[in-house]
Amino acid sequence: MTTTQAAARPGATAAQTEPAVRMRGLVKRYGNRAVVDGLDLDVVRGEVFALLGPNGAGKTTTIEMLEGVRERDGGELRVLGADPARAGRDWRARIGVVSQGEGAAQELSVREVLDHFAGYHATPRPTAELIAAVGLEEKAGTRVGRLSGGQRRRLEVALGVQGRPELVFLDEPTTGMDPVARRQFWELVRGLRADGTTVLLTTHYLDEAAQLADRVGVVAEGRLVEVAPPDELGAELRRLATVRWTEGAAVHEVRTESPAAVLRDLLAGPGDVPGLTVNRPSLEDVYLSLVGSPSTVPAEPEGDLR
Ligand SMILES: Nc1ncnc2c1ncn2[C@@H]1O[C@H](COP(=O)(O)OP(=O)(O)OP(=O)(O)O)[C@@H](O)[C@H]1O
Repeated sequence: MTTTQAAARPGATAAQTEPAVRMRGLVKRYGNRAVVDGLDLDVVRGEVFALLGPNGAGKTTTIEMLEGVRERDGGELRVLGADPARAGRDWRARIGVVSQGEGAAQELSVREVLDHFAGYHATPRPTAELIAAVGLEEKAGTRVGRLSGGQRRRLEVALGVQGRPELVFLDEPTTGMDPVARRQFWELVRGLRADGTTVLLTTHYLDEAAQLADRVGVVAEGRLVEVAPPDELGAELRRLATVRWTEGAAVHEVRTESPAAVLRDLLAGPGDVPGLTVNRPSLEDVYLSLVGSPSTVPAEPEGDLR
C-alpha cells in the first residue's frame, strides 16, 4: 500500500488536524474470510475522499463499520474523535448517512418527508433549499412511492445532508441518477466541501471520483491497493505513453516516457505516418490495472520504430 496520509490544511488548530476518520488495521471477517483485511487510512477534515473498488471489495462493509452499524473484528477506529462502536446520539447527530437501497415513507410527499425528518435535527437545512439542491422542485408534492429510482436516490441524498453533518458517508450516491441529476449532485458535494464538510463516498463511476475527490483509495479484496489524488493514481503507469502507427497491414506500437522524441523520429522520415496516435493510460486503465483486471494498457511494445 502507498500513501494514506494527507497534509493538514495550513493554519488548522490541533482539534482540526485530527483526522475525521482514522483506521488502523481495520478487519471484518465473515466465517474465516476477511472481507476487510487490515485497512490503514486517514480521511482528513474537509476533504472529499472516494473509495473505489470492484463489487464485493469491502467498501460498504468498511463504511458501515465507520457509521457504527456493523461491528469490526479487529483494528482501531476513530470517527470524529470517537469509536463508532461505542459512540452515542450526540456523535450520531454529527454524521450524515446515505446508504445503499434505503427507503423513505411511501405515502408522504417529498416535501412532507423532509419536513418530518427536519424535526430530528437541531439546525436542519431548509426543506426548499434541499429540494432545490437535489433538483426535486417539480416532484416536491409527489408521493415517495411514485418517484423513479433516481428521484428516490436524490431524496435520500437530501435526507443525508439535512442535519448539516460534519462528516457525510455516501455509499454509491448517484447510482440510478441520470446525467443531469449526477451533475447536480456533484454541485451539492462541492457545496458541502466549500462549507468544510468531510465527505467519504463510494462510487463505481471513475469520472465522478475524478470530478469530486481530493483523494481516492482503491480497494480490492478488502485491502487498499493505492491512495492518491485522482490525477496521481498509478503514477508509474501514467508515465508511459503509447505511440501507435501502421505500415501496410502491420500495426506498430511503442511505449515510451518521451513520446515527443518518438514522434520527431517518425515524422522526420519520408512520407506520411498513417494511423498515428499517442495515448496515455486513462484513470480507467489505471484502475483496471490496480484491481487486477485485464486493461487496455498494453503490456509490452509490439513493434519498433524502424
Ligand atoms: N452479512 C454478510 N455475511 C456474509 N458475507 C457478507 C455479508 N455482508 C457482506 N458480505 C460479503 O463481504 C464482501 C464485501 O461486501 P461489500 O458489500 O462490503 O462490498 P462492496 O465493495 O461494497 O461491493 P459493491 O460495490 O457491490 O457494493 C462481499 O463478498 C459480500 O458478499
